[in-house]
Amino acid sequence: MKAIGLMSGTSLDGVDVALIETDGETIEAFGPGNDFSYDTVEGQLLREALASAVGIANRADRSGVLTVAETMVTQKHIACVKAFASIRGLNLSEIDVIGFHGQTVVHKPEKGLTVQIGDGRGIAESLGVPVVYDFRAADMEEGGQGAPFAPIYHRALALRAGLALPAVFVNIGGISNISYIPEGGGENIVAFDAGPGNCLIDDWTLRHTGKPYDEDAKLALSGKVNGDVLQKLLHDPFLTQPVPKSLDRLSFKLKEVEGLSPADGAATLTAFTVACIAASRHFLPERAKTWIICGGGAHNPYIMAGLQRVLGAGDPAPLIQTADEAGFSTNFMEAQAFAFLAVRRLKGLPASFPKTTGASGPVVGGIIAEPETAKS
Ligand SMILES: Nc1ncnc2c1ncn2[C@@H]1O[C@H](COP(=O)(O)OP(=O)(O)OP(=O)(O)O)[C@@H](O)[C@H]1O
Ligand SMILES: CC(=O)N[C@H]1[C@@H]2OC[C@@H](O2)[C@@H](O)[C@@H]1O[C@H](C)C(=O)O
Repeated sequence: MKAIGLMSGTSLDGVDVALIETDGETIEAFGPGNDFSYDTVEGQLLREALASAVGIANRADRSGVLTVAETMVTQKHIACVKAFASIRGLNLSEIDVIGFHGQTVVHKPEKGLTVQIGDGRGIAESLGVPVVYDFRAADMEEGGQGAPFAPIYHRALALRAGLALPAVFVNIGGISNISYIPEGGGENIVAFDAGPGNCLIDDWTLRHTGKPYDEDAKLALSGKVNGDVLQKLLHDPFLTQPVPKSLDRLSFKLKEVEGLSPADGAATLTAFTVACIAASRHFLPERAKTWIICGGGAHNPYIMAGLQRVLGAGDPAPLIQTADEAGFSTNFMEAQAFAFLAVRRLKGLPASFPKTTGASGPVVGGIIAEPETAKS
């Protein structure tokens, strides 16, 4: 099947659109990908939506700016798919399904609450293509964390490429998440969120420079890590909590770095991101032979150098590559994952498993919206 995946992640930077061909178990072909940034007004609305969602207890609650933000997210995704089809010369009638993640505005697994805003049914009607959406809720109903969901796709990538196993995929978006693919490539994948990825670095950089992120780690590379502050950050109880586990965009705060210079704060927060990924090794059954790094953090030279240093030790040294270097996609892997998951949903195949989210059994997640009339 030809499937489009749409991801609007915790970095709040934009919508990733990617096409793959898949039967939901193996990947037949990788298609193109494009990213479409949120403009300043849209980005600010999403930040306000996160603030509006902090106190909600019910997933249908659209308090504060949530209704306006949801309409913006829906319209933005429709426009992104149309632009993608136009840029790539695709006719949407060729597309079998769209996997629409939506924008997470609140994620509280301890309360069984996860909310991704965006109208999947409206997108299906507008584009004339079946849409699978609201992937995470069913997993939570089965006692799972509702995240991460990319691991079953990471496994398909590892098997397709014949990676030396065990292999670990690290997605460094707003939050970092880990997928461990065991030797033999069975379904016994171990997965969890590792800690903040870029979210704290982005918040700090925005506050001190007005820019949305620390491009090429220029600010961090001009500063020094404050060891005491880093130790305090590493005492966060999340880091020793057993797996599977998952995070909200607002789980970690800048409190510990307040008072540092902009450069030292950026260096310390970037070192913290690296240290959280390094600490995640304690939860893995065996030492990995391969590490694949994806998501925007793979473009951060400070993070990549740190990961090479801490993960690359030992004899034989593991192979540490960005997803692009491994022949995958650093920027579009998560959007591809939701295309893959949409096809799995159509086929009744599970998206999450007891060891990836803590659900009581494999869970088939996502709601299918069929358009009333297919458009050409
Ligand atoms: N050249 C670069 N230098 C430093 N950081 C970068 C660079 N390019 C991207 N990033 C970081 O990557 C982030 C975007 O990452 P990505 O698109 O993977 O996030 P996301 O999909 O929103 O997150 P998630 O996987 O948590 O849902 C940016 O906010 C920025 O912090
Ligand atoms: C609730 C939610 O949106 N979680 C995201 C977030 O962003 C990264 C990390 O936290 C991961 O758990 C998840 O996204 C990826 C794509 C996933 O589900 O695999």
